[in-house]
Amino acid sequence: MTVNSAVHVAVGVIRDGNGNILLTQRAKHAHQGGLWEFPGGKLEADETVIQALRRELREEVGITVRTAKPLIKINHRYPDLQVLLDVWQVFEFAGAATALEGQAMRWVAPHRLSDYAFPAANAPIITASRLPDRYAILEGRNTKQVLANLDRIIGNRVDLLQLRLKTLPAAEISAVYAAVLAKCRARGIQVLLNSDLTLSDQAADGLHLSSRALLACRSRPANYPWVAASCHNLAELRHAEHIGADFAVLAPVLPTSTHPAAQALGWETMAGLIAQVNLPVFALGGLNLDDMDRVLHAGAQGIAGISAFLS
Ligand SMILES: Nc1nc2c([nH]c(=O)n2[C@H]2C[C@H](O)[C@@H](COP(=O)(O)OP(=O)(O)OP(=O)(O)O)O2)c(=O)[nH]1
Ligand SMILES: [Mg+2]
Repeated sequence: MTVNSAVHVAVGVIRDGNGNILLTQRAKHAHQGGLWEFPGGKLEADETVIQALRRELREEVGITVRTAKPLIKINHRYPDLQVLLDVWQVFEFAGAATALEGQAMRWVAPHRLSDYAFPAANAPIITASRLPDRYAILEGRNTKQVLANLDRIIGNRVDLLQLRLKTLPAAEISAVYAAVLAKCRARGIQVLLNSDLTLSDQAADGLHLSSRALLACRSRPANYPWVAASCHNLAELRHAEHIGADFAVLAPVLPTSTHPAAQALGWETMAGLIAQVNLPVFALGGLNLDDMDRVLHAGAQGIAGISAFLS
């Protein structure tokens, strides 16, 4: 079966006011029966994805979609069926969710999603639904600047960041790390450590692999809640997917002053690359928060950046 014959499915990751996500259980005799799913269903002829999403969510759980944004697209081949899951996050809706087809239904906290059995295609959707749309890279030329940058990042409501510190003098790194971690822990911000950082303490929330470190990995580094990777091309994205990284950062999307020699991918190439992997991918390079909608519609998880979160 070719990709062109994939069944196109509109899927909704629906959030309530507390950030819980709506799950329903597939009918016993349906394809992938008995497993839990995000509500949704197949596009009908001449329907757009968003039209199908609205119709399916009305039919299955009785809600009217008000605001929805693309989250991730998954191409998955089951032994008996190839699917393209077109997943949207629904942030606002009217009506109270009701199981209109007699299916079991639950609101579940994102960190409890792994307690449920889903179809095999769903693993990256679950990861994407647990990730924010902003991933800050923390840098600075001295301790004072790193901590000032952290304050600005916090002001931009970021809750996931990578500590890179490539430009910080080595002697200042461990003290800065301790200060950043304390501040982030107090605010529920998760911190990933860049693989080039040498620190004796590794108490952070994850590891961010440079593209060189990524290519040296044969499997996912063990014992990290999050594993992320820097990528610049399809081979690196595929390798990140292959080792089971949770997400990738693809760069540079637009020209940047920090990397003037690097050839920018541009919007179309970026979208084309992201479409070829089942992995949440943040777009990095020359972007700012005003670009968010365009970034999401290009298939990305959101924006990664150094300066994007400093204004
Ligand atoms: N809705 C939904 N479908 C999923 C998920 N994961 C996954 O692999 N699928 C697959 C299972 C099915 O093969 C296909 C979705 O079809 P569906 O059974 O929901 O379609 P539908 O609502 O239009 O149902 P029907 O009219 O065919 O009864 O996508 C998921 O999280 N949600
Ligand atoms: Mg359905």
